[in-house]
Amino acid sequence: MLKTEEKSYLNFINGNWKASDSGETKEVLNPADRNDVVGFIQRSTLDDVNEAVASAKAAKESWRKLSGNDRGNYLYKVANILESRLDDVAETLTREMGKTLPEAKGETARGVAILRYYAGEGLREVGDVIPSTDSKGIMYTTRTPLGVVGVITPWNFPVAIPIWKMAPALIYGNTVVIKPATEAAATAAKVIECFAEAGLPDGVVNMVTGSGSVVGERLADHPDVNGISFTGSDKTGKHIGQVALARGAKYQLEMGGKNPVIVADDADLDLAVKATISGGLSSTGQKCTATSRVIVQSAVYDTFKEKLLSKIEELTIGNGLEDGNWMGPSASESQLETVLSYIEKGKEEGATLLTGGNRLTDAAYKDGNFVEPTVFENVNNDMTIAKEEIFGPVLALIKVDTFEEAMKLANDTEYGLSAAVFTENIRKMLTFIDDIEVGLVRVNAETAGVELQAPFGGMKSSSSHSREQGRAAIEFFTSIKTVFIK
Ligand SMILES: NC(=O)C1=CN([C@@H]2O[C@H](COP(=O)(O)OP(=O)(O)OC[C@H]3O[C@@H](n4cnc5c(N)ncnc54)[C@H](OP(=O)(O)O)[C@@H]3O)[C@@H](O)[C@H]2O)C=CC1
Ligand SMILES: O=C(O)CCC(=O)C(=O)O
Repeated sequence: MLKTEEKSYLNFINGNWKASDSGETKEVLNPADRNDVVGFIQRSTLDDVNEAVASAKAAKESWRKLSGNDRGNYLYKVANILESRLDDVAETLTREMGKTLPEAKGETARGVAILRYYAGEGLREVGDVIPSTDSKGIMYTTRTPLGVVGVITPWNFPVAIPIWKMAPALIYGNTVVIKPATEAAATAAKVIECFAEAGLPDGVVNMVTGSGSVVGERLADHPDVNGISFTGSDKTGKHIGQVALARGAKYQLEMGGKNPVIVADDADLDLAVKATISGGLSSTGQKCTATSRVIVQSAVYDTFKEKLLSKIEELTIGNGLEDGNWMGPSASESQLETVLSYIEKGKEEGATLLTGGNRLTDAAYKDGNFVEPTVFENVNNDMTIAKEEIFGPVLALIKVDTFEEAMKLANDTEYGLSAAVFTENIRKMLTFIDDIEVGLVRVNAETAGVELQAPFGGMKSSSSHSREQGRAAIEFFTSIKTVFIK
């Protein structure tokens, strides 16, 4: 088995690696094997955050004044360093939060690609020339960075999400303080090591680890943090939004999903099954874009169900570092408990359990947070498992007679992140594209898996209605200045 070394990870403040003022660390355990200590991270204090923000504030003017090309060159260097360490970063990722090594390598490669995309952004246009009503006037827009940006990230994509927030923040001229999720802070620290070694000026990138309620909260309410970009739960996101709003800071929230797949009566069922499994169960269902509701027309329901269950039988579960395992553990004991409690709720509320539903406890699994891939049927939209984000490998099958009914149920949710339809019928595709209330509309493709050059974000309670990634990121990380010259 591959094994990365156990180590203590420090905070990164003003160009230096340093221990927290608290003198305390937190042990990070492998969710596939609790006897395996991945490392130790700092339990930081308010003073650590204040110091990091002060260093980001001190660095912001000179960073802003660099050309986009110069900032881009730093990002190219970070990308090259991360690429050269891809295996080590990916192994740490798998060991720390459990996703399989191929998934972790894919995510790290995606991080490299995101860095290169935003490095190139340093040479792209930033504004528009707008005709003035004054024939002697010149009017145009330009953009200015927010200043210091606080980045608060979750554990499910500990390489890609920090990078897809930090890279645009930096290229558009902001300085950054990141607080990664405790469950994945060692991986995040390895990413920050790449920024450190690329030689960015001191204070431009800072990382402080520790609990959300101390470090994250201070970042959200610190008067010198000009913008906050967050991904995580609905509850924490809305709280951070309110804290930022109360002091007039800009904020961007990416939160949960309850993403539906519609399988129409003319769908390619093999494709729909493959995409439902990949979208719903890969990464152990721990994606905000994961498929969780599978709405199937009655004409193809039985065939679809049979094919789905037979493919799920073939899935291999185990330590993601070992070859051949398709699905790893839940990322933490508490996440596993959450998933199991939703499964119990499903049973109590009258859904029929078709497969799975249990924690795995045999020898190979007993020291990890493993749960079986789980499928329910006879689910209706009033049940908790059809309403709340589970963040585990749990699918809810919902049978409907008509496509219209499927559309109605798909939209009957407080979330609006991603949705997929499987159909060969152009009219159904167009109805879906037009009427589905989500930010990511997928036709004959799984709900998860976004492309870095395209806007990413949701409607309703899934986001604060802004978009991340692609060129859309410029909208959050800059303010427009409208210039008139005469
Ligand atoms: N949309 C998505 O991609 C994600 C959704 N989730 C959903 O959230 C559920 C719970 O997961 P959880 O990890 O607790 O998610 P959280 O939203 O609590 O955590 C996300 C980030 O926010 C931080 N945080 C927590 N509380 C605060 C606070 N008061 N102020 C500022 N920052 C804070 C966390 O820190 P720390 O945890 O280190 O203390 C972490 O860095 C999951 O079951 C899933 O449903 C979770 C992760 C990602
Ligand atoms: O589906 C993806 O690739 C991205 C998912 C994501 O952003 C998330 O789970 O937070």
